[in-house]
Amino acid sequence: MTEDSFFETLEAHYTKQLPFVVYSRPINSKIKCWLQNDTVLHKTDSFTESGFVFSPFNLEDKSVLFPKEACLISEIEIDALETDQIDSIDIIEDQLDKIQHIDLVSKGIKSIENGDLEKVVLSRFVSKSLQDANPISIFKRLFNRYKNAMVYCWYHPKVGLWIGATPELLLKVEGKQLTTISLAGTQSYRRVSKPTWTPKEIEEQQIVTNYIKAQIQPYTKQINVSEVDTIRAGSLLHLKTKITSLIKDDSDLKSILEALHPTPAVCGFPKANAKDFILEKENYNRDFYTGFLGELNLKESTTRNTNRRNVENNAYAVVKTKSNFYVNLRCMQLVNNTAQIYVGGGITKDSNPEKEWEETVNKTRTIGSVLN
Ligand SMILES: C=C(O[C@@H]1C=C(C(=O)O)C=C[C@H]1O)C(=O)O
Repeated sequence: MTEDSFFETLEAHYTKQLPFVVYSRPINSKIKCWLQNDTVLHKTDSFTESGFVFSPFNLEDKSVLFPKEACLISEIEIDALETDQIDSIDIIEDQLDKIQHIDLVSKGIKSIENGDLEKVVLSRFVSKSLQDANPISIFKRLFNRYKNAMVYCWYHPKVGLWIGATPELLLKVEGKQLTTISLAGTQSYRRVSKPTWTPKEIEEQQIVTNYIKAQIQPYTKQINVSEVDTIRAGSLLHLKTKITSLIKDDSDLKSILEALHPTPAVCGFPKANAKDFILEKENYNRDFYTGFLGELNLKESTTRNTNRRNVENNAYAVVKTKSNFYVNLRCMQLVNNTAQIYVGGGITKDSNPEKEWEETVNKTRTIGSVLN
């Protein structure tokens, strides 16, 4: 399939207001598209089906599923897409938003000082009216700009339209192999080879790593934790640790998802207290922001040869069930011609409310830089 026919089919599908997702996973040049052939709103809370999942922050609300059998799936491989040049303008921050966010962060710090919490991730949204509100054009610009991210555009007429470029893997399952990452701590990218991190950032990321290890422990064995590394996500840097393990035979995906999500990277620690604080104090509904999205239980077969000299007799196919979910960050919802951009940051006892505000401003640039 050519780039033109791939995107023409997608545009035609969107014009008919039918559900779709178009996405590219990190570090590859493949773009996949799922077109659901009717407007039925399928939901799941068992995570046993095969399809594409779009899950909210609050898993008490069900996840939206594009079932594999209801979709036409196509794929192209390409390094860069043709896009129109745009003059992206900086998002002008509202002073009232600033006062409110600083107040929210201050309340979070107080709760931590009182001993109710160790970490809480607090967020807000910014509205920006757009001149060019074509979601597929925005997706193309994001794809060209963010190679280390899961870049996506997701639409269902009964739910809405979401676009994002997230650097954060929630989990990947290949057969019995589970991979997850702990991502937290943020600073601007300044072209230095060895950036330094403050104790506040090191601590907030360590909270995430410890949590992930403890949460997957009952369901997996042989847990491996990498060294802490710095990764770049557009104009930002984060601390990252990779965690791998093997899923026990009697464990299922739903239990692992519920154990992990929402991690302290997007919610806080302890989880229940942090979630209550967010639902009560943030003053808006996160909806799908800090939820997760991705491929659910896709069967992939690879052919292996046990003996190179006798290929025909020894070739056998290994079928593996694969899932991969990304945390819905650096994202926005498109409502009519307005982008609602969602941004947040982790608060610990050492947080400075003014700096936390600036961190959210910096995070709006990931999406903001491809809007006009
Ligand atoms: C909550 C967000 O990002 C999360 C919070 C981070 C932090 O507090 O430093 C870093 C990466 C993400 O885990 C967001 O981008 O909105």
